[in-house]
Amino acid sequence: MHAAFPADDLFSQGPRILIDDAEGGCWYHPNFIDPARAADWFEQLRDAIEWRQQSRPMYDRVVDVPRLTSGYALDGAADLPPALAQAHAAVCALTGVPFTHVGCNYYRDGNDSVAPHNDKLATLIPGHPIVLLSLGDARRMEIRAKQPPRNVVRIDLEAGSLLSMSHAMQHGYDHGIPKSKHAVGPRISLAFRVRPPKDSR
Ligand SMILES: O=C(O)CCC(=O)C(=O)O
Ligand SMILES: [Fe+2]
Repeated sequence: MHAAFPADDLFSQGPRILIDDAEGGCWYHPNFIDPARAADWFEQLRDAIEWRQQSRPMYDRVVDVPRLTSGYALDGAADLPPALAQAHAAVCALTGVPFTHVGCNYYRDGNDSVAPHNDKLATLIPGHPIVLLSLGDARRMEIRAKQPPRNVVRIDLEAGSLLSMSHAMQHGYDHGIPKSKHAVGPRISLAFRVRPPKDSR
């Protein structure tokens, strides 16, 4: 199944296409979750998820990843925090995509970030999108073409929004969330993916 583009609901607040391609490209859907529920999910997930501090080798040092992370298989086996199960159901219902895994990111403040990257192709099934649900304070994502002139799309990922990126896009574009120069509160993102079975945890 290809990346689904949600039916246009006739309101200007509906999905907006940012990048077009043969697999649904990249679209942004603000207000997918209403503000009260988004705030409730943020608080539940901040407290219920076992956030981990990962570290990575960088040159001759080992450095902390500049955000907290976690992840869950969505195969029905894990005891998911209720808000995560509800978010999974809502995102699958809108997109029709059978997501098997959710990666969770916790950006504690404006110093937390994710460096420009494309999602690892070996851990994704081709044809399915990656869908990001944002909660908490908005952060700006930069999506940049890998080829010159390296055009960039900037989009503020607001609480309750969805951003969908096609699998195909991972070849041609990087995405990242730079540090914020302005004071900003915490943000949680849920990254829904369809992974090959051996990688689904
Ligand atoms: O926090 C986000 O919205 C982006 C996270 C991301 O790119 C990732 O987890 O691969
Ligand atoms: Fe990513």
